[in-house]
Amino acid sequence: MRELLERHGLRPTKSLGQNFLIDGNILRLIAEAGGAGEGVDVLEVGPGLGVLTRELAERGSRVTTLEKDERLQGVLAETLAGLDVRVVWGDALDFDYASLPAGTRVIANLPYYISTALLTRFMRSGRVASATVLVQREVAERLGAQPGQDGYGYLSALISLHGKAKLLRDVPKGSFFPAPDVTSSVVRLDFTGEQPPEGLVRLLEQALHHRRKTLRNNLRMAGYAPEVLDAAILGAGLPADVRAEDVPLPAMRELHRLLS
Ligand SMILES: C[S@@+](CC[C@H](N)C(=O)[O-])C[C@H]1O[C@@H](n2cnc3c(N)ncnc32)[C@H](O)[C@@H]1O
Repeated sequence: MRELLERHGLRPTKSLGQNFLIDGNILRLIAEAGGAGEGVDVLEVGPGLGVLTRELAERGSRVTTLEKDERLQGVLAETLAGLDVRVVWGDALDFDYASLPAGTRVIANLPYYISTALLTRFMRSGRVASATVLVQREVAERLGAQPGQDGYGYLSALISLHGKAKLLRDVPKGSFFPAPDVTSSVVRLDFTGEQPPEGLVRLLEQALHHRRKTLRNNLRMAGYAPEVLDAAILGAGLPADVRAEDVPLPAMRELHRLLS
């Protein structure tokens, strides 16, 4: 990898989250766990030098990969030569995920500074069947958290509405070049493909926006009238001073119904 970087006159850019995977075992584990294989549509975000991309394509997947850093054009032309890979140059936050084939599997070592924004886009596209990704361990813990547990918040609730998360394993800093500041984890998210009602998603965002506040305060700040809100909280069987991150999803659904 160092030789590749040197030959192409490249240096990893920290602000783009460029921590390249140098552990072949982890690379194969992600490809395997993500379901890469013959005829599978795979989306990767951030090919970097193309090592994971190549692993995915060599397993027979049809790979689309999104890369923002155009300095990597030369190196990717070399590492991906002859493989069935479509590289889309640009910001992954601007990509139209609804244009993906239904059942697409995301397999990626995500740029950490936008990992939660990307995960939200994947699940809300309705086109992504699963996402097997490397993220910061702290994000991985939030993905699988249940109400009342540390780390439970809007992202955890959104995952529960769309499917489920499974933490596969931690990955030490030394598996990357350069080593990142934090430990990483491989997580697999499986999505049902069903889209929850928009109003429920908005309610969760409003309710879980400020952590450690009461549900009532958060929803008051979002503009609900106090008397309507108090009646709905009572009607959903919740204590008046319940904290938003302690409320189970069925009660949130009931609250949404009562407020609609
Ligand atoms: C953690 S590195 C992963 C590189 C490679 N897949 C690997 O595992 O070694 C993240 C990659 O995402 C790219 N990237 C960063 N921000 C991006 C963005 N907004 N849109 C698309 N790609 C981005 C970086 O340039 C880098 O190639």
